[in-house]
Amino acid sequence: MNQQKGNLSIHSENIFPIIKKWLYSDHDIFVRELVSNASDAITKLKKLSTMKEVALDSEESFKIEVRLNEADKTIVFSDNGIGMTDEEIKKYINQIAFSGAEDFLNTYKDKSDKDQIIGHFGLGFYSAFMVAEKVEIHTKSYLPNTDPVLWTCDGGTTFEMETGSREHRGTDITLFIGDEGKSFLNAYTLRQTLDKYCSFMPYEIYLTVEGEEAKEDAEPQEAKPLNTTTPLYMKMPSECTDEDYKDFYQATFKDFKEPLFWIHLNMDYPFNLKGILYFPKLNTEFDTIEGQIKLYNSQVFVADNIKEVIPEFLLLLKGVIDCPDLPLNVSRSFLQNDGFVRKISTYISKKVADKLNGLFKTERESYEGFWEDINPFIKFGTLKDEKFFENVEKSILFKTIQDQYVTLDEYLAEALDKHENKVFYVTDHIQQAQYINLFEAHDLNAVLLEHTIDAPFISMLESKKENLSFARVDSDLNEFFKEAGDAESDAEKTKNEEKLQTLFRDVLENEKLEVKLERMKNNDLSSMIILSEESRRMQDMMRMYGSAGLDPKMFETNGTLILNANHVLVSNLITNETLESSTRDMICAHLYDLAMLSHTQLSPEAMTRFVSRSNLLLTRLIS
Ligand SMILES: Nc1ncnc2c1ncn2[C@@H]1O[C@H](COP(=O)(O)OP(=O)(O)OP(=O)(O)O)[C@@H](O)[C@H]1O
Repeated sequence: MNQQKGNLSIHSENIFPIIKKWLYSDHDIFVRELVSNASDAITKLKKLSTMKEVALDSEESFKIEVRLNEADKTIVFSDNGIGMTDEEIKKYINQIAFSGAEDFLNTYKDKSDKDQIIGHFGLGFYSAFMVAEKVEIHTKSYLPNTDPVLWTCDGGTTFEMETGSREHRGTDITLFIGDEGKSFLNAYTLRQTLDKYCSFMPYEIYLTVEGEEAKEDAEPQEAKPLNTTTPLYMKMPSECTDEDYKDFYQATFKDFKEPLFWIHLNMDYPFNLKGILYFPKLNTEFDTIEGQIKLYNSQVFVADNIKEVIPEFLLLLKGVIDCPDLPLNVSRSFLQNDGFVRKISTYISKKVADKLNGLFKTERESYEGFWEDINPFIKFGTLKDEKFFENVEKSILFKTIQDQYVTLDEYLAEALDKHENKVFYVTDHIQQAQYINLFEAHDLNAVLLEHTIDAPFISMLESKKENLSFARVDSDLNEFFKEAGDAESDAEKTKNEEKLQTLFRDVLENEKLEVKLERMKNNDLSSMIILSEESRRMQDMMRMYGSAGLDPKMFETNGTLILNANHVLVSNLITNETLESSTRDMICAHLYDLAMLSHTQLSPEAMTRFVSRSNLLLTRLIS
């Protein structure tokens, strides 16, 4: 066969159903598309006016009206924009996927910037057929001496066009709603949809409910626009007050808790991006963080929480981001591989880090005040995004057992002589109070790491920082807590230790129990458990991720029981030969339970035994 070249042809009978049914996943998109077209029509007219291509009445107010008539089953989208001539309808409407927006930009490319024109593909108009069984266009062009046009299409592939009756410049698109769209005949639903997509559109939008049912409807006639034409993020940061930011936050997210602080993003080059990111107050009641980042394109809502554009950890924040350079019909698989999108994401993450560093450096006190709310978010960010970690590393705080906030460097500097490169931490300040007391009594510091994110966070820090290690307060018996002894007393201690180990193993019926006898400086503490950091982390991991085929018991160890030789109970166990065996056994079991209580949660059986033994001991005291 000879080599041939040609144009692919499309049969409208086949392609039309695809556009109507599958182009957009959400039915409500037609609202966004038709209001965007109306907005484009006004923008174009205004641009022509600035180019002196058309003279406009300076008094004229530009607006978009959405009129609902439930009885007639119609929704009209009406604008006083540029309008269309019959030639333009033939070109832009009858030819599917021929965009008048693109055409306009090409025609005026030297005189007009791309700003604010939303349309792009030349398909949006046809989304009307997702909900309508018939669509009419009543339009009149701004061009003098042109006739109005009435265009009608009942959803098939034919249309009718005739001279229309519209007197004023602009366009009315009337949708005769079919079964598939009947939910939009409800004023509340329609209003919600307009709110969702159009609340920041650049021209005033009014919703009017007409007809019989309107009187009974809860929605009164709209006297004021339902949108804000210049949302705060479009303004220069220097023009906005704290009150403005707070009001915008409350209105946009319906969250009446004040945000902690915010970041106003305002970038023109190399891409255009505007927005405000808010750090919300944590919902302490449920300890959850529910973020919401709304993505806009030229003031038209695109979607919530698009994690391909916004770094995943930032989705914990609340905010709006407007990026006109992103296509409206964002396909997520497209975004995932897009270098431009990655740049946006890097920019946002950098801005957040800059803000945090700025607050840390210049307003440390308030930054410390925010720390409880923002720390899970920052830690999550450092785990998800290496660059973010490098950027904010120096502004990460740790709360100490003395209720102070220190950086890692500050903590390590203070601890340099006592435990170089080692951070002691507490995961539950109530349960581990015993150990905290010990630390405080010996002038040692530890930090509180009580959130679930802290375990992976410290592992990450250890992997990044050579020699740095974290150890829970009960992972080792610090040398500071012990009294020094001479050789003779050490030999005696070892002998007693063996004796006590045998005794405790017998009483507790635990052949593996490790017992150590120590002369501790603190006489009040009788017993405690220590469990090496590695073993505990292994156990925690097994608990968290399940055993994955391994026997969890493999890693189970109860740690080492430390007995304080300087405590009267322990010294009695060693020296008192006349102690009744049942009393002695009870003391052993109790010393063990008391140590366990400060270290972990007792099992229900162990707790039951502990309580009944306590009662028994108290009863003996009385009798
Ligand atoms: N209300 C209107 N007033 C004037 N022209 C309109 C109006 N609605 C549609 N048009 C014309 O019809 C064209 C096609 O509209 P359509 O919504 O299908 O595509 P688009 O807006 O160009 O791109 P997109 O598919 O991204 O929305 C528009 O570009 C515009 O020229």
